[in-house]
Amino acid sequence: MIQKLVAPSILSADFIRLGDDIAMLNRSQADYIHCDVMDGVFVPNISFGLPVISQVAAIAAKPLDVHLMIVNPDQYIEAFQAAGAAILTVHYEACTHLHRTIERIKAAGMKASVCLNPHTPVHLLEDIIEDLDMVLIMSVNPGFGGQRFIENAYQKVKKLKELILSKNADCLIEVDGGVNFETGKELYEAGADVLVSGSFIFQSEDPVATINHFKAL
Ligand SMILES: O=C(CO)[C@H](O)[C@H](O)COP(=O)(O)O
Repeated sequence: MIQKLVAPSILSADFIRLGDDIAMLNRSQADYIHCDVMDGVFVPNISFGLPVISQVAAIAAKPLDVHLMIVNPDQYIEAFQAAGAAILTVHYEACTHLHRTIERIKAAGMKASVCLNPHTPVHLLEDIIEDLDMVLIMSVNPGFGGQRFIENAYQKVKKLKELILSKNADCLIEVDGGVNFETGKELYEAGADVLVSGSFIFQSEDPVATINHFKAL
């Protein structure tokens, strides 16, 4: 069943008025608030970290969907739970012992999710898919908002959907990067459950209407 969930990325929010933007997301039909944590090592950009996440959590009426673009994510699992993350995504490429990392995220009380960079094939998740609550397919190279959508994401979503169905796994598919109404519609049709969108939502004239329209694609 297609769920058509939407997770606006606050990477494109107005950080001077972040509280107003969170209030706007609370009023909208957004399902999650997507928080991109970047360390300047795993990706060539630095965004925000634990203090911002905990302040956002204090006023957010939606679950925080935290995407860690950092090396050594294991070091911070419990800290992100304490800060208010409901879903924690780690990168496949950043985890040496992925199974252990996933178990620790769940033991800390969060939903566990793994992200694949554009070059990382879906089949690498074959032996762990049943343990995952969500897989995040990157449709841009991570690090920056406002980049152009990489078309191979459609095929990856379809392959991932097949893998999930073949294992009867209870796992959502999320896609992040260059998502607008056009790419979003095609992604939902390919099998995506959750769309992350940053610049398209926050640069639109009416972000609440834009978010709500995703649900009607
Ligand atoms: O993870 C990210 C970048 O690494 C962002 O969430 C993503 O790129 C969304 O931004 P946009 O919708 O503007 O492409």
